[in-house]
Amino acid sequence: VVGGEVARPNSWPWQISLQYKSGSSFYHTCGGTLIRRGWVMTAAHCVDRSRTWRVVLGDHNINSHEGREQYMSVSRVYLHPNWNSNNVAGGWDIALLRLSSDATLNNYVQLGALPPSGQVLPHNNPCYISGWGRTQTGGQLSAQLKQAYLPVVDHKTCSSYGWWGSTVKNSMVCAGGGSESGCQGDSGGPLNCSVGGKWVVHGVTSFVSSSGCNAYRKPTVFTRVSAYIIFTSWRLSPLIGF
Ligand SMILES: CC(C)C[C@H](NC(=O)C(F)(F)F)C(=O)N[N@@+](C)(CC(=O)Nc1ccc(C(C)C)cc1)Cc1ccccc1
Repeated sequence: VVGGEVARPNSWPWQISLQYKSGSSFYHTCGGTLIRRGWVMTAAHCVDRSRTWRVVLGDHNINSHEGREQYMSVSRVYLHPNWNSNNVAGGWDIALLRLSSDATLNNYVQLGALPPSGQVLPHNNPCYISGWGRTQTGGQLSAQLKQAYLPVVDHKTCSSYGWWGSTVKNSMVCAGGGSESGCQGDSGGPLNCSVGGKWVVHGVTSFVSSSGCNAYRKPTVFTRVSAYIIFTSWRLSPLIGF
């Protein structure tokens, strides 16, 4: 996250750190959202190569053990069947991770709320991105979870000339576009939007401009979660189609 501030610890209790094993250590590579006790939503581009993954819940400083963390291994990765890693512009940048055991919900670990099927937020709807991604283009990851205020940029604006143009599809949501943005390492994490006084996870962090994370008129682009929700009623799994 470029700009913004360090989040109050565990103030986004559905935010997870997705880490891969290298040697005997694990390294943060992406964010994600806990959507069921046994399920995490993240970006397909985060998990489209086979690695040994783990999900850390209840984290704040990813470089220190604070005692609130839950370390979960991943039993299966479900990439969206239409995801094409050679065509990020096509969208479908969404994946589900089945955890090997259920998370314990508490003050530090909660489920993220998902939007109703098809909901599109208005221009300037208040949202925050959260993540441990780089704090500057080409910079380092943040040790502590950060957040930045990124209001929604509607599709009409985001897909216009000088902005992202036709690269941005209707299955995506743009937010920010000023001096604050997501950056590498925030991928897969939530765009937390205030809707009716509640926080709803409306986006999965997907991409930023290669010319700079907070490039002018290149808002951070998110997979629009409501485009992948088929049923609004909680009884039926909201993310069918995987
Ligand atoms: C792996 C790519 C597909 C997505 C990756 N996403 C992120 O870093 C995210 F923002 F989600 F945290 C990204 O933007 N990677 N970059 C490598 C940029 C990039 O590849 N962006 C991009 C933008 C558009 C497209 C398609 C839609 C045309 C593909 C990639 C980060 C970057 C930014 C500034 C300087 C250096 C590196």
